Amino acid sequence: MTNIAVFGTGYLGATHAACMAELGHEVLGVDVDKAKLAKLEAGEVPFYEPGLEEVLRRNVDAGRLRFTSSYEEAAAFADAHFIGVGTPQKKGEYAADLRYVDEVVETLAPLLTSPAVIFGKSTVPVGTAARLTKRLRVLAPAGGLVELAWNPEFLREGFAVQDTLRPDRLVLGVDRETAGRAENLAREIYAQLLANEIPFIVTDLATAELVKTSANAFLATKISFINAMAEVCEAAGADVTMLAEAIGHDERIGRRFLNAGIGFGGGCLPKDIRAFMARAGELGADQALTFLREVDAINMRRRVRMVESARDVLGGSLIGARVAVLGAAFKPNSDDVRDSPALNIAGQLQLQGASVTVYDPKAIENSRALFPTLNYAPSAEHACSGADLTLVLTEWTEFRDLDPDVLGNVVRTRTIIDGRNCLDRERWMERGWSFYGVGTPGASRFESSR
Ligand SMILES: NC(=O)c1ccc[n+]([C@@H]2O[C@H](COP(=O)([O-])OP(=O)(O)OC[C@H]3O[C@@H](n4cnc5c(N)ncnc54)[C@H](O)[C@@H]3O)[C@@H](O)[C@H]2O)c1
Ligand SMILES: O=c1ccn([C@@H]2O[C@H](COP(=O)(O)OP(=O)(O)O[C@H]3O[C@H](CO)[C@@H](O)[C@H](O)[C@H]3O)[C@@H](O)[C@H]2O)c(=O)[nH]1
Repeated sequence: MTNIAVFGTGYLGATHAACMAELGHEVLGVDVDKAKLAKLEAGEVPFYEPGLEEVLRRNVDAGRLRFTSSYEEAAAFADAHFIGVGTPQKKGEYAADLRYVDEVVETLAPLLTSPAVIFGKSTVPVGTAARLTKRLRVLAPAGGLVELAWNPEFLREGFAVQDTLRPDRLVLGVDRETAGRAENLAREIYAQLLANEIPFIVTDLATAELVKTSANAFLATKISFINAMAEVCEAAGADVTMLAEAIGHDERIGRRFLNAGIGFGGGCLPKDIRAFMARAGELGADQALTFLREVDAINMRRRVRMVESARDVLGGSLIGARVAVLGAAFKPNSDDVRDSPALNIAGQLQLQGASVTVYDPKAIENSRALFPTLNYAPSAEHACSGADLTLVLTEWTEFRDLDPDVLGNVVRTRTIIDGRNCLDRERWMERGWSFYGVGTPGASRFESSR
């Protein structure tokens, strides 16, 4: 078993730390946020991630998982150091802000006096690992005995534990000159996963970094593709859901990630495609990724379009209208509201004069911190009380299961836009609701009445 330190205990780091302890390793989670550390030490996950609390608590109780803010303690303790800090978009630019990753290396390296491997997990622009390797050579007292490898993470929020313990693949980028120790240590750490025949791809540093950013670029492209089809379906009076179903049967295309709606958000896809474009530009390969500008533009257009649709359904003006927004998280089974399309739409509706009340099963607290001026309700029914229009913007199961009659009794007008095409249209229409989906004939009928 290996002594592991994980730097950054957010969505990625806390999950990785808990899951590595679950595999039997001794793990130390390191963060600069003392409030977060206090919660984790008490076995509490500071965000909502199904199944994580159980794993965390079990391993904290077993003494295999501890937390600290001390880099000295981490340097003395671990043989493998995972970097899982944030790489957000820089303010006013497309590029990734690498200050936190740099901070970890600059603080940790001078403390490494014996052999160690640093595994980068954060999503970084290609070339970052090579640059950090040079810094390590300068900063680490153990010199060449400290190796840097890149081990990108592909977990999805909402499925973080299962994706970490049963990933589709493991990818490891190693420095060609020193290759060997990092790969062997990774094989030890992930031995139980590899025993389950999880594909393990060992490559150079640059390719490993690019595997991550290109995977996210592909996923973003797939979503924008279907949203572009939704636009065409709306114009043509066709049904994008049927279209996705039908093209998805072709195994080369596949049905997954073809859900049209209000587009992608979160702490990954939007900022990662922008950072990818910025980096390609620095490398002189910007032309290769100009299509990602369109992917981004289609995506952002979904949000504007939803606000326009709401305005049109309400007869041309949002001023004074009461709008219930069901869903604030960027996706279901998460409390993450980073770049959430739902919350962004709620904010725009309010700016245009609507009185907006938001309900989300898990993300109210985070939403309030970001958009304090919106109204928040403790249930879907409360949010819809007196509403002229109801919007479903995150496809929580709870919303799929809503009773159209129960909600119909509290709203002022039975009008609903399903921004994620997640509700049973017939069921709602039978109960007297005017129902609009995305990229569906209903939406086109509504479009033509504009
Ligand atoms: N969230 C995901 O699902 C996911 C999946 C795959 C990859 N990633 C990538 O992983 C990275 C982290 O993402 P996240 O969503 O977990 O971010 P996050 O904001 O939830 O967590 C980052 C954590 O790092 C801590 N931190 C900042 N500076 C530090 C320092 N110097 N030392 C120690 N800790 C420090 C912060 O306090 C915070 O707790 C990003 O590069 C992201 O793109 C995220
Ligand atoms: O058909 C779809 C699928 C997703 N989405 C939206 O796309 C966004 C991202 O969804 P998802 O990819 O499931 O969530 P993340 O947790 O952000 O995971 C992505 O970003 C992570 C961070 O890089 C990667 O590790 C994952 O592999 C990658 O899926 C969300 O707003 C979804 O609502 C759609 O609109 N339509």
